[in-house]
Amino acid sequence: MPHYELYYFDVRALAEPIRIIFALFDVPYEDHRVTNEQWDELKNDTPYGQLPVLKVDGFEIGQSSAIGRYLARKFGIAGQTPEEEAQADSIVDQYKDFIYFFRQFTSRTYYNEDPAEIKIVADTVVRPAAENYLAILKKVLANSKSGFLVGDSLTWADIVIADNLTSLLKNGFVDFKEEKQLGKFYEKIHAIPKIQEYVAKRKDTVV
Ligand SMILES: N[C@@H](CCC(=O)N[C@@H](CS)C(=O)NCC(=O)O)C(=O)O
Repeated sequence: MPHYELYYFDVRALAEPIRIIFALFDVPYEDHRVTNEQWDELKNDTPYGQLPVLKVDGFEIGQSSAIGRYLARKFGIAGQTPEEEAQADSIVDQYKDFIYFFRQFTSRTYYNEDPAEIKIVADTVVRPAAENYLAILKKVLANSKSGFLVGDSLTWADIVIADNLTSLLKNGFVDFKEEKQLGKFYEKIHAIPKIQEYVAKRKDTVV
């Protein structure tokens, strides 16, 4: 088994799908939660000056989607065919488009910026983007016979989307009483025993 080391800040955000994949397949790894002080030292030694970074026996990978896709391929949840892989990738790309907007809220929250300004960003930037993004997810789920986003089994896209729904839920950008289909999907992914076990024990954060 390779030696895996994950470097990220002490939040779920971009690294959590990677942590969930490791939990799902019982893969041991070192979960380095980098402090802001440590980051000043580390930044220039990372491939792209950002986190997350995954080290695999010394081999380094930057970019959260590349890491997720790499592990998904290794552990068999990238998609059953090249077409399913492309579908899973495209859903993750759609999520990346959305978090461009969501992060304008989360980064201000992380750095404790003015609550009035955070509210303006939430209402004028995140809510319209979330409406568009959630409509896309609902359309994908409406076309799914299995309840998974792609094909008839779990892919890494389900993990990425379900974990981001946790963040949307915690920050009031989705309400499963209104969005029943999304709630059903969320429950389905979180009912997978290894994921349920991990989520019950993990260090929880608002994003
Ligand atoms: N596209 C990159 C974005 C990575 C990113 O924005 N990382 C942020 C934390 S969420 C970071 O490293 N910020 C510190 C910095 O830029 O100095 C990915 O998906 O991994």
